[in-house]
Amino acid sequence: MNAFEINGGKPLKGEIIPQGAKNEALQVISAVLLTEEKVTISNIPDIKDVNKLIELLGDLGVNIEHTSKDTYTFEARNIDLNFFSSEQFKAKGGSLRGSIMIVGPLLARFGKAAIPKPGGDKIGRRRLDTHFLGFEKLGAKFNFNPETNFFNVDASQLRGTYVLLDEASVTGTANVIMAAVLAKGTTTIYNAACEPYIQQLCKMLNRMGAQISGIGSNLLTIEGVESLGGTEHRLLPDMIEIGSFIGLAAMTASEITIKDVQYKELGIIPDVFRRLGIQMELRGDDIFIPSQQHYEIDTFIDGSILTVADAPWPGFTPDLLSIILVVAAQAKGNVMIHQKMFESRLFFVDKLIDMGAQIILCDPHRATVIGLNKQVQLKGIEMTSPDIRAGVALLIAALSASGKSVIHNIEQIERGYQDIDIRLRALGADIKRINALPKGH
Ligand SMILES: CC(=O)N[C@H]1[C@@H](OP(=O)(O)OP(=O)(O)OC[C@H]2O[C@@H](n3ccc(=O)[nH]c3=O)[C@H](O)[C@@H]2O)O[C@H](CO)[C@@H](O)[C@@H]1O
Ligand SMILES: C=C(OP(=O)(O)O)C(=O)O
Repeated sequence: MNAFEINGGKPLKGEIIPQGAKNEALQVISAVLLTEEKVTISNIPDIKDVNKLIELLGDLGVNIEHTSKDTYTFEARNIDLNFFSSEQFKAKGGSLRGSIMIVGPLLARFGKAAIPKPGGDKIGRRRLDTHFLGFEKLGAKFNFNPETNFFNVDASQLRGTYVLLDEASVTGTANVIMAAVLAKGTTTIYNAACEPYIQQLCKMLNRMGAQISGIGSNLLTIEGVESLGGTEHRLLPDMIEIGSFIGLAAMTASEITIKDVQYKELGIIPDVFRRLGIQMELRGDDIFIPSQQHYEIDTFIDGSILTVADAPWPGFTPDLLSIILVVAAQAKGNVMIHQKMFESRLFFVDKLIDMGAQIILCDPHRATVIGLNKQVQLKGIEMTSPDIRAGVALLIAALSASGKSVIHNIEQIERGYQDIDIRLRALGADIKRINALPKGH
């Protein structure tokens, strides 16, 4: 079992280039199933979840060429629909959350699709109602077989209609969009999620010949077309990685430049870090974070304690709340972290408390952080990463802590962060990969 061993407490320095966005990659790679023509996608991160999806498309019959380090060409000319009933599909399709997004395109193009209940982080209930209720409104029938754990969907002809989504689900919106682009007539999707991932997907689909308007809003209008063609697409830098690096710089008092961030696409993210007192400067399209010994959490204008809560875009993404929480542990001041979307994403605070952080977990959704203002250094411990973002938050804590930490279950981290140990070492971090089992195994 791979683990990271970290000797913390050293400031880092240098430049880091964010990888392409994981969650956008999962959407646009699924969208290649909508056409038999070639689609070339660049800036694809070399991470577990994305590689698994690419492998799955290969198994389905998509012709895939890896043309350069971060670029792939996909040609979904011959799709093997029998693959759905194989044991291999059950194992692979269920191993990541993103695989759910092959359903919309397959349904649109071939009139049927199946998917095992998908994986992803264990961070609470993660329902899929939005996806299937959306397909149903477009005229599909679906059933879930609890024995096989498979969802099956079919439709002889999808028909455009008014779809009021059950909730602004990111992957759910992507799936319904991909089903609607080839439906007959006009689809209006209201309560659509509008994260940059979705905006990028819509722009790519329009370049393929789709007719989607309202991009960036929660009301999308889609005029169905007969077929889509090929295109080229480049992924945005991963905004969650960018936020993670801002947090890393502040917590370890490091001077870090994050390169080519596409600042306009980061929405409210930089401002939320600024409210924790973190200084940053936009230099061209790079974010420069100076080494800061201290940073002070803002209050609300009326002087009351700040709350940082997640919300669908353009609100603050839930995927950065674990990072905000860990960074607040060494700020001056207090903050309430409110994780509204996921039920089990804050439990990792136990590990931060063991390291010396002052945090009260009020309930599964809320934690109050009493910043230490770097008067006390966290101390390194042995811990296990419960999910991808908690894993990186613990990694940041370990890099700031005195002494040695060991983080187990780094597969969770590696499903979303490319070569993270190598890239952190380039900034001067003392981190190495070791083979070790968690205590008690
Ligand atoms: C592969 C991928 O792209 N994963 C992302 C995607 O997951 P995913 O698309 O699975 O997440 P959803 O947007 O469906 O929702 C996440 C959770 O939030 C709840 N919910 C959602 C919308 C809403 O308005 N209110 C609400 O409470 C849902 O019930 C669910 O429990 O979006 C999440 C929310 O940004 C991110 O954490 C995941 O990293
Ligand atoms: C929760 C996440 O991913 P997934 O939806 O793939 O589990 C995430 O990227 O933070």
